[in-house]
Amino acid sequence: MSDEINSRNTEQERVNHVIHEINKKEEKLYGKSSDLKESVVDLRKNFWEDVKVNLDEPDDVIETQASLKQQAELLSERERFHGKVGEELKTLNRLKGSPYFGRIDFREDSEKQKDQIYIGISSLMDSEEDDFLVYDWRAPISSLYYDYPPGKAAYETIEGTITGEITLKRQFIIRQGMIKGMFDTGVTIVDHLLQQALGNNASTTMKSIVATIQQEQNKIIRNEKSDLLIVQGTAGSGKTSAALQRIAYLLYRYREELNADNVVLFSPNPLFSSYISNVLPELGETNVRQTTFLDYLQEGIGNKFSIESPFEQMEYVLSKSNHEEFNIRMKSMDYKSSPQFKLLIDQFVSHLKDEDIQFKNISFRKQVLISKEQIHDYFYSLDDEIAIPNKMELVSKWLLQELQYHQRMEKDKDWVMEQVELLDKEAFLKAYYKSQNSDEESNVAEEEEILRRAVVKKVFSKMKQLVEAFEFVNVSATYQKLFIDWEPKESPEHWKDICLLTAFDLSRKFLTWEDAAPYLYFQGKLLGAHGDRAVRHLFIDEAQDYSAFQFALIKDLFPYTRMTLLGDINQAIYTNTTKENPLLPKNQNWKHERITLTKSYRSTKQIVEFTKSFAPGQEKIEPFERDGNKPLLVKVENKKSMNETLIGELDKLQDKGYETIALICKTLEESEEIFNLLRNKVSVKQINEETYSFEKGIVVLPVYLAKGIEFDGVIIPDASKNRYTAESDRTLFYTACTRAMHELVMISMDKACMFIEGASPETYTIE
Ligand SMILES: Nc1ncnc2c1ncn2[C@@H]1O[C@H](COP(=O)(O)OP(=O)(O)OP(=O)(O)O)[C@@H](O)[C@H]1O
Repeated sequence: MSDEINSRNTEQERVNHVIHEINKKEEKLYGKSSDLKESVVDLRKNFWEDVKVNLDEPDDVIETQASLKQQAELLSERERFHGKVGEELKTLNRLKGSPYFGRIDFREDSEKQKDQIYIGISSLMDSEEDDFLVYDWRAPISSLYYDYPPGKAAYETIEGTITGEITLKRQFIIRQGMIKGMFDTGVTIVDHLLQQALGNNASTTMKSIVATIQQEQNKIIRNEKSDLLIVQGTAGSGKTSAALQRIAYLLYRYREELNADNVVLFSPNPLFSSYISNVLPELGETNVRQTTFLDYLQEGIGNKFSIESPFEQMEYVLSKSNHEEFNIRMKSMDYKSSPQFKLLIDQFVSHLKDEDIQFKNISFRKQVLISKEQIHDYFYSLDDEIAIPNKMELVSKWLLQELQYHQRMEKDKDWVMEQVELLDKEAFLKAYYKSQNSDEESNVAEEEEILRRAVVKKVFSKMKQLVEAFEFVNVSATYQKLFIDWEPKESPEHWKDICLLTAFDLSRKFLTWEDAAPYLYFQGKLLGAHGDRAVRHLFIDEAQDYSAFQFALIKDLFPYTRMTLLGDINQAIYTNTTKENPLLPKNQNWKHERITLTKSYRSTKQIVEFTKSFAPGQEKIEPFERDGNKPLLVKVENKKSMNETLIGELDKLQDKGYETIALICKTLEESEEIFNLLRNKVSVKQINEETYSFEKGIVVLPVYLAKGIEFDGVIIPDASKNRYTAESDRTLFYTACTRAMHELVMISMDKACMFIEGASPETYTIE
């Protein structure tokens, strides 16, 4: 028997042994779990029997409460324990089919013997709980596997650096308990597992990459020191993957103090959120709080406005250049994305210390109880030294006292007894019992008095809540003042026109995307910013799409939060985001650590060579060695043959066995056209802003919704010069092309766009 077969047999025996251990553990846990389940069911069933309920005397009530509490605690402890056992069972189940993917033999410098370290998605001890059969990929020692080829190696532990030598590095593909592939890595590393993983068809949800994390990516994943980690990575270099594995790593490393609620991830759109939602559960972790920046702003601003989404803004930029106000809107976008606008707002806020804050009347039953003028006067009578949000606190306190007075005054009015049905049964009972004196007449009077008090209290409590939430401040009208009456010391360029446009939008309760972050910032200056203190780690994916203003706001909102920004400046498709973007090395005002990823894993070498030749920036881009066809440009004469070609190319890609095929358009308008053209001819789905997940098959979508996602085959249905007309379309076209894993087809009528024309002719085929 050859050595190879011999060692494969030995490894298979070990796999069998590990699976046997897993089965044993599972059996034990099942026993425990069903005992616990029974006890939980029993406890629930007999809950009231075991509680001594007696409400006769106040002491009895207290005793009953204590007994209830004790019973509930017991139940929730059992339930928690049952849940924990359930989690352990799930982990064992995950390990069962494929217990590990890697092995290293490591000899510490201070030891004679080498240890065999098997690495999988979770750790597993032997039945005596003495030795690790499998090490979690996040354990300190596992970093050896990702960071070094065989030879001298080191890893960090809490006690310090451990040095030694890796004598063997082995990769496994294990499916249903059987070794399907086994590769030893020599000094020249050929990552067989990675080759295999990347050659597969794309899937509709992202997969974890723990078996094949690359050294550079590992630096991002295990980075513990930086408060601000900036990752500039080329398209398909694994930024999102690294971000998700980093979250899983942090949740493991700091499991005592960090939980999923302390981590927030800003993602580009809801489709992307669902695309990545499987990764953390696949790694045995709970999903963290995922939101888009739009939703985050919306939550802070409330429903006073209809807020434009970044996609609507982009559609506007791409397709409304014939609008009368287009040029001014572009200027407005430009200015409002800059930190200069933040300074202007600060200037305006200083002015508001003296005058111009707008308030709302506090009215009740169509009568003004406290007028906005009274509130205004009270606010401006307060000491100048007090900051505006603190003054608002004082105003709120004063208003609550005033409301208390009005509450008392209202109590005896006629309307009160008409509203008595608002009260619940409990309030009636309370009124009845409390009013039980000796004679009947005074009983009735007292009961009414109690009910009256209860009604006004209830009605006023809503108003009080609004006052506590500073609803007496008219933030939107005050923001409007910035654009209507106020004169800045030095007016920015085109200020008058910007003001007219903004005031018009605000008056129709419409907040443009460029105004959304400034508005929340402004609101914070008036009412106090309530950043989320519970957030310990913030991840911003597609960070190239945030303006300088938006970054500044995020910094203000999360002053003590560690941040990881990931993006690719080549894919900056929104206007005004690149000027001061922290992803650019020249814009580094903040203390940070920067990691650059240059290798592109998603696309074949041929696609990367092509897209690289018109990539907008100067960043280095290296392809991963995976071969495929060169991108194809099909030139057609007219619209009719363009449509026929599109259907023909779709057929060809499907015949090749590709499962996810995207027709990526420049705008939503174009994608609607293409969808209508195809809907009766082929099975196709359209993706829009409201799409939350997608299935295998053919999809048509605008490029900005394809961000972060990938497909087996991509067709650009119209790559003509007339579609991608300007230099500003370069990032859009680059982003669209880099979504392809295996095949890229572009169709053009007349001349192809300048990006294709400018690419080296040997990087693509023309048909
Ligand atoms: N180490 C790895 N092992 C296996 N697959 C990897 C690895 N790194 C990246 N990939 C794969 O490459 C593809 C691109 O990864 P990912 O989406 O994380 O890149 P990205 O940098 O966020 O891309 P983009 O900026 O273009 O959206 C995915 O299919 C991912 O699974």
